[in-house]
Amino acid sequence: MSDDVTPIRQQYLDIKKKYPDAILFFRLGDFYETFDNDAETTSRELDIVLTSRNVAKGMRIPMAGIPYHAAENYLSRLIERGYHVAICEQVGEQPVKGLFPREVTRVVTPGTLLEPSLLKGDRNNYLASLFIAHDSAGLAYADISTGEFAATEWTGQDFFTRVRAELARLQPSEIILPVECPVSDQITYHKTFQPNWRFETGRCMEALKKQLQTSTLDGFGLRGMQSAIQAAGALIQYLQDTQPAALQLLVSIHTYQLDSSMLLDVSTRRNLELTETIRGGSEEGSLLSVLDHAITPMGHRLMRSWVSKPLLDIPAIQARQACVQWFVDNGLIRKEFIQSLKDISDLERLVNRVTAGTAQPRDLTAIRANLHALPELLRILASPCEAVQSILKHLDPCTNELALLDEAIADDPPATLQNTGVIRPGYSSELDNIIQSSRNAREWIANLEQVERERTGIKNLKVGYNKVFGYYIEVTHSNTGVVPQEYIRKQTLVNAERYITPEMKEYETLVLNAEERIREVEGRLFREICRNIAANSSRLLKTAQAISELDVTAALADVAVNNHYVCPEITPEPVLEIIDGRHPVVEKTLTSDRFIPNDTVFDQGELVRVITGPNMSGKSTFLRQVALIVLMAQMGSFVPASSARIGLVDRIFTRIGAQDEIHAGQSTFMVEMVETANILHHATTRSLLVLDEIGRGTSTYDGLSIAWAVVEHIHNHPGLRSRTLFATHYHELTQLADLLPGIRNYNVAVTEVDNNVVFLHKIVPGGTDRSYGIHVGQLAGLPKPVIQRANEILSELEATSGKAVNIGETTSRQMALFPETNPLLDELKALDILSISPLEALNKLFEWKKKYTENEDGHNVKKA
Ligand SMILES: Nc1ncnc2c1ncn2[C@@H]1O[C@H](COP(=O)(O)OP(=O)(O)OP(=O)(O)O)[C@@H](O)[C@H]1O
Repeated sequence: MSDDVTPIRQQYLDIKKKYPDAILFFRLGDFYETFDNDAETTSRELDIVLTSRNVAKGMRIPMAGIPYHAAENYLSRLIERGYHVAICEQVGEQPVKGLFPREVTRVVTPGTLLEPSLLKGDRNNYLASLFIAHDSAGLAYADISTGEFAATEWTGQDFFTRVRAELARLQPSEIILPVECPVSDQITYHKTFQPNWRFETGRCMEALKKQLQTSTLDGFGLRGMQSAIQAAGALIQYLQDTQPAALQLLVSIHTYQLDSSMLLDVSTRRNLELTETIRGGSEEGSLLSVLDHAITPMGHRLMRSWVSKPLLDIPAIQARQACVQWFVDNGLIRKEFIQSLKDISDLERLVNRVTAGTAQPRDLTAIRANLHALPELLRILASPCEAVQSILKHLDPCTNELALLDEAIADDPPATLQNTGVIRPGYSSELDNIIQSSRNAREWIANLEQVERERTGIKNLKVGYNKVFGYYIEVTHSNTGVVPQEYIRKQTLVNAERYITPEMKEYETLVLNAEERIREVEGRLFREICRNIAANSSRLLKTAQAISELDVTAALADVAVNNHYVCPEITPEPVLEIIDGRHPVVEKTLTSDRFIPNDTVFDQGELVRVITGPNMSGKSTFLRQVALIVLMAQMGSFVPASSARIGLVDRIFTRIGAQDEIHAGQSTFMVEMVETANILHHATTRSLLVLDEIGRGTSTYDGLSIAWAVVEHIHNHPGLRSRTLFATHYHELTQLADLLPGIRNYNVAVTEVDNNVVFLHKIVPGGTDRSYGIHVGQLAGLPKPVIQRANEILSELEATSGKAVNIGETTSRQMALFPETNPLLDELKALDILSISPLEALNKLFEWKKKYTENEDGHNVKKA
């Protein structure tokens, strides 16, 4: 330590060394304070005043402070701008105002928040940990505010796709990675690199065993899951460094398989706008916003998790459906139940704060209020169906804990332990005695003036108080001759003398120390009560879980009734039968128009449905709606339709619209192709594919060729043959229905009234050969001359190139498959395109088509 570095400055530098990448804040009283370069950054980014302050023993360095009550806003702004924020604070007793915490007991990073003001109530706050080995990936995650701790491992080739999809589901606030993580540049979440030894197998195994108090990890399903153990072990070690108190929340680990729930990759989550909209990223306008009518914060979190993780287990889906159905059938009970949930707060996080030792007095009164509300919930749900019953059995009234809280905690305690009045009178005789003797002492002092006047006969004797020597007795100079012997002179004023007495000082000490002693005893009792509650936290947490499940199912029932949803039948057979399906979000946004329902009934043998139709007719809406209905069905929700029968879908893949990912260094078309390739590599016969305008991002011929080849591949590849909805403006693709047995054509009906296009939004069988793009341009307000000229050009093009280009019979593969359907075979053979790939063949054909035209007999002849 150099001479000019004070101990406190050295302490600061030592802590800072541990978190070099973070802006380091110290919780000091009612402020989060930050120093040095961190203070300068904070001041610059948040536009707050930078001060130089003498912090403990002359640590003269720049400082910036954020008031505690506004911390959420400020700190989340820093986190949003990519900064890593660490908070050092002292748990339990706060450090003396204006001083550093003597001992830093926790560092809060985005993934390790426990502070209610920094946590979003409606979502989990996950800390994830990823370990990539050469042939597997291990992922662990924990939410220390709820005690959830889980791990998984994937050994398939496509492990990174899987892990990315899982990260997209979890949306962790922070992810810890080894320094040399091979995929770190592809991870967009807040990254914290850990030294590689943190992920070392033996070390991780030991850390986990110690944490779970077990001699073997097999019981937790971790046998042979090396990468998962490494991820989970590193996560535990990270928490040891940052939030050791939170470790006692992670008492168990849940292991799961990534393919135990429906796979939704990153783009599908985004395209279907499950939890946020594509544009703007707000929750409003997402599927979640329509479904999430849960009341409690725990319910909101669970709803988000259900939406993000549709199930693959039919009995589990049916159990959820049965609960929803019961709440649908019992409308009055549902309403009453929903009303009563308004008395329930975030029991899950409250209990965890108690366990972690960060609870404040009002956390205990909130738990008490929740427990008081339970009998009413149980009364309302008196005779439920079996499925509801199986949730209710976990709802424990926790009578002992309630009795303790009733007995011990005051009705309206102060917000923090800094103030007294936390413990109810009568709970502790020790505390009551201190309070009583303090009260007696106050009374004695209050009466002292009268008593002394009578005893001494000095009528103008006064009892006063000042900060220098506390209570005193004041006697004017004319009466000083008669003051009793035990009076000790303390101060001489112009007209009077001030005295103290030993007895008065004793009482004074009682009064002045009482506050401190009360605080001390109350703090001790409070911690004892917390320990008591924490010892039974598992029952409270199970109760919280049961409440959240009931909250979510009641909410889904409410949504189902209000929006006229039905219970879908889920079956293992590969069927897709939706009658009068609607888009759950779009139907809510239509104000004047009614949403036009559409059926989706895949007949036997149908694989790919090619949907053509004008712009703006509702193709994308329809595609998304089918995917959303399937997803809602498998999360246990009812669906917007008049009936639905859905064969279990293992993965939904979507390729919708043109997403710009220039920030990721990829062109729109490249993104489109990457997503399409991903789909073709990972879809299975049980998957649902939603492909909207594949090939749109490139030149017409390339695009059409790719679209054509993609449909063929899905149809013909034995590992695929997935049910597919394929919307396209390439009307040529409708010819595929004549060539491949599993392809059907549908189009969106329009009608023309007085030369104006009217969209009927109805999906009907058959293809179409018109796009009405110019009409849409007109609707959008393109200037009249532009519209006129476009119509002229269109007529010219139609006249010169004839009808839609007929390419149906062109590819070598189709010719191999359906040689008899190929009238052009001889001519194509002459052109020698049978020996080349389908795409090349298509390109050649287009060149050829430019030179040839159909004559009156339907033969192709060279153009003049
Ligand atoms: N079934 C429906 N009932 C009523 N309105 C609908 C329906 N489907 C779509 N719409 C309305 O039509 C608008 C356009 O729909 P959508 O974007 O799905 O068309 P599209 O055919 O995919 O268009 P484009 O080909 O230009 O991308 C929607 O925003 C919605 O307001």
